[in-house]
Amino acid sequence: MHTCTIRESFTSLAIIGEKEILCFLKKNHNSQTKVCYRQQIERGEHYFSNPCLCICCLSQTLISSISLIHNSDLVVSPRFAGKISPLGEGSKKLPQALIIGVKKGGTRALLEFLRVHPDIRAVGAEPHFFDRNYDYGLEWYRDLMPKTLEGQITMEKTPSYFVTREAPARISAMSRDTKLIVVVRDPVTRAISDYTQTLSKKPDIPSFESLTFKNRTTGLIDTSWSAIQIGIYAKHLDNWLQYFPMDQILFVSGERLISDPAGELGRVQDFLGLKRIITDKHFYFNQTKGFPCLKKAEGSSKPHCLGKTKGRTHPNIDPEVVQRLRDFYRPFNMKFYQMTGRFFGWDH
Ligand SMILES: Nc1ncnc2c1ncn2[C@@H]1O[C@H](COP(=O)(O)OS(=O)(=O)O)[C@@H](OP(=O)(O)O)[C@H]1O
Repeated sequence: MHTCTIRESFTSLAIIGEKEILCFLKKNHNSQTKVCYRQQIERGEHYFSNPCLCICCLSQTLISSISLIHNSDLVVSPRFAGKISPLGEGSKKLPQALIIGVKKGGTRALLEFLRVHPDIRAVGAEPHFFDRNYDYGLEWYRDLMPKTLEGQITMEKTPSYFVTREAPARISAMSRDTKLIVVVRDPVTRAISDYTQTLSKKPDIPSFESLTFKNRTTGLIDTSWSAIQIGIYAKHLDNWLQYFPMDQILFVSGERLISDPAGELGRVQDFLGLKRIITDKHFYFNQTKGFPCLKKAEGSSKPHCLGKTKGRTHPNIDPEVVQRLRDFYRPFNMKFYQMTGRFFGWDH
């Protein structure tokens, strides 16, 4: 943390990729000197509540891409995005492939693993363009992208796209050829993972068990609770199939991404039309973390595991409630296996 001078008044939050420096500008600031928060963050993760952007901290050499806004009272400043001229060769292109979901499916792991591939360039943070930031327009969106050379694929991941009604039409309007990737995970564990994340930010929320039911006595599940709603994959997929053919959507198993990352990455590379460069040689299983990690992260020679927010310990949930949820999801899962032609094995 250090002090510096703000030259302009912005109400925004920006994540700078690659070197992973996050700076904010204080809303309604009235002094010329502000504190600048500099922090190493996990790629794309940004749990900051103190809005103070310090533009003078942004050394040009550290800037490669700017993305994102999460906090509802903060908005991306298009003025800011336009001011940054990223270094490097090539030109910024709209993404040709997107990881559209699902929340807590393993989307960060997939993107971090894919970034190892020399023909993939990806935005670190989640741009939320096709849900929250669509009004900024495609030029704003393109400006968030890293520069790419001929033959390289531009990507981003925003897991909420999968459950956003408007997203398929909007993505199709950008390009009907966009390749879509969905990391899916057992909807019951996904829901618990989702709840665990909310709990880590708001420890006072009701129990998982009480949020699950509209009425615990009748056993009626509250399908309006987003943690439950997101896992009805067949229903969301229907919406995508109105705009995209099935062969333009790849489903990655969140479970296999953990048990056999190289196998799933092989399928993804094939789907993207890339040479299979990411193989089992790139991974090792980190016993402490309990997950596969990269032997070398992109642009580094050091081993890299995902951060503390990935692979959280889940609270124990009443087994009866878990069973009730399994029963609830079973028909939707069956439909989803049928639609995708892949058996994910969640009900076994
Ligand atoms: N290699 C590796 N390392 C760490 N974590 C891994 C990995 N592969 C998959 N996962 C699982 O990813 C889950 C988080 O999913 P997402 O990254 O999609 O979450 S988010 O929607 O972006 O918040 C996260 O969920 P939780 O275990 O509930 O924290 C992990 O189980």
